[in-house]
Amino acid sequence: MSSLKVLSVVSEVYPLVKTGGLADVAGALPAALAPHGIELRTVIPGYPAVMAGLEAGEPVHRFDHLFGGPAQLLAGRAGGLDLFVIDAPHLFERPGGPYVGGNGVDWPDNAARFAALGAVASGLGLGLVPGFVPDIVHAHDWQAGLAPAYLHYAGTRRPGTVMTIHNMAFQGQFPAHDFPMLGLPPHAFGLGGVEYYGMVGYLKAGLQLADRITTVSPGYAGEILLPEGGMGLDGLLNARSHVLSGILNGLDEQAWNPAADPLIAAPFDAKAIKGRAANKVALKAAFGLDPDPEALLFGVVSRLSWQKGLDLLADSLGTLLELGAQLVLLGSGDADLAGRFAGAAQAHPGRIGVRLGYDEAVAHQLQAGSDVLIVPSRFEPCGLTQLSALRYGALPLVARVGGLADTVIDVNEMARSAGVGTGVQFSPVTAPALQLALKRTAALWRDKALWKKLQRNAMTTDVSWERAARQYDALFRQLAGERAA
Ligand SMILES: Nc1ncnc2c1ncn2[C@@H]1O[C@H](COP(=O)(O)OP(=O)(O)O[C@H]2O[C@H](CO)[C@@H](O)[C@H](O)[C@H]2O)[C@@H](O)[C@H]1O
Repeated sequence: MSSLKVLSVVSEVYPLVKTGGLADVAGALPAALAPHGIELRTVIPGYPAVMAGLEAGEPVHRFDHLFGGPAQLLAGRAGGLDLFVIDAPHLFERPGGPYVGGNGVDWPDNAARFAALGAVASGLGLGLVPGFVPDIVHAHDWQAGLAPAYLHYAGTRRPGTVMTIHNMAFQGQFPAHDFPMLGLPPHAFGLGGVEYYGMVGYLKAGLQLADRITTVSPGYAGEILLPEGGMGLDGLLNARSHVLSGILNGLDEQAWNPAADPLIAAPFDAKAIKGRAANKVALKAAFGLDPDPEALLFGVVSRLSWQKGLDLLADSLGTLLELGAQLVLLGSGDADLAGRFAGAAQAHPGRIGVRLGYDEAVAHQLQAGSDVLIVPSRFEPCGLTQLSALRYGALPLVARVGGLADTVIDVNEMARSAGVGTGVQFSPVTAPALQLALKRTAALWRDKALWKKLQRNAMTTDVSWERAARQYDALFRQLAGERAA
């Protein structure tokens, strides 16, 4: 097995900075790919949390002017990862999130901040640091979308480029007057380049100019070729469908291991599911719910956004309560939705418990203690919470879209006779269809022997990174071979 160098270009990485599943995937890929002889390093902006976590960061390059100020590139380790960190205080040293300020509004200079990420990644691709010249530059989401563009227009020998879509809803579009700042040749501002409906499109640029495009499930790779799923980019994606593929995400099985999870009340595994019960008791107590162990406990761990379809659940709480069930929700995001759930918890104490905010420990406790995890997304490139739910024996109840459809086996009649179901799917993604699914799930819950079987199926599903790692390895090597030839 020959070794291959891959530079991962990303705007968040677990455990240093995380706003969503992107960070989980970027954080898991290096270890998943290492057994394949892939040496992966990640280039990331030097936000305060990254700078604070960096161990023995060595300056490896100085920039006199990096999009408005001096900067340096540091090489070092943090959170178990090999990193290149862009130490550019004028762009990244500020309180708030990686994309938005404390007021929830996008940083006004995001065009420059993530152009810097793309430009530095391109520099690394072209040999800026002689000790690590990548064979492949792997760009994640719009924030990294300019990396393939800079490499494409460099007009010199360059590594292969892969653009991975984790979320099409965010495309990184900026006014045309930002184009000159990018330092790309004038002809790059065109249909075949970075231009997108008269603006600069960072994701569009990556999709247009990368050698390969991937997304995080085969199902979603199909859906984005359709007008409803493509969010304006389906034309481009159809034209490039010969280089598009879907590689299903895995789960970080170390961070999510019910047999040895320090964050939950009691350990358990597929052979000793009984141990789960103590987690349900603890979860209900923490959320102030009635202790009745027979009441079916639904759970949600999610960003509160249109994508995640939780308004459909808010519209279905009457059904959930009529079924005698309970709900625990952990979520952060949209204020209206948060208000609806907080109001429901107030109106139905003991039946509905809500925690607003981002809380890693509660996320684990909720996976370990809920009977069912609801994921009613309108679209879902892959989804990670249903993978944790499978591993923790909370049966996923999911919308039949994207990666949710690819990872949960609906307990229909044939799945039941074959003994292979792991959860419940519903379609179309509407409140009435969700309500039917809640009822169907409650009927399954009454059959204790079946439920136990489904839990065992869920918990023994292969949610590891191994399959994905083999597929990324094959893709990277094929592309590297092409570039070399
Ligand atoms: N309030 C909260 N408190 C604590 N933890 C919380 C939380 N809300 C969410 N999380 C955690 O954040 C992650 C969410 O990941 P997902 O993949 O489900 O969705 P996301 O839309 O962020 O990711 C996008 O990128 C990923 C990665 O490719 C795709 O799987 C996905 O479909 C795509 O939309 C999980 O690790 C979850 O536990």
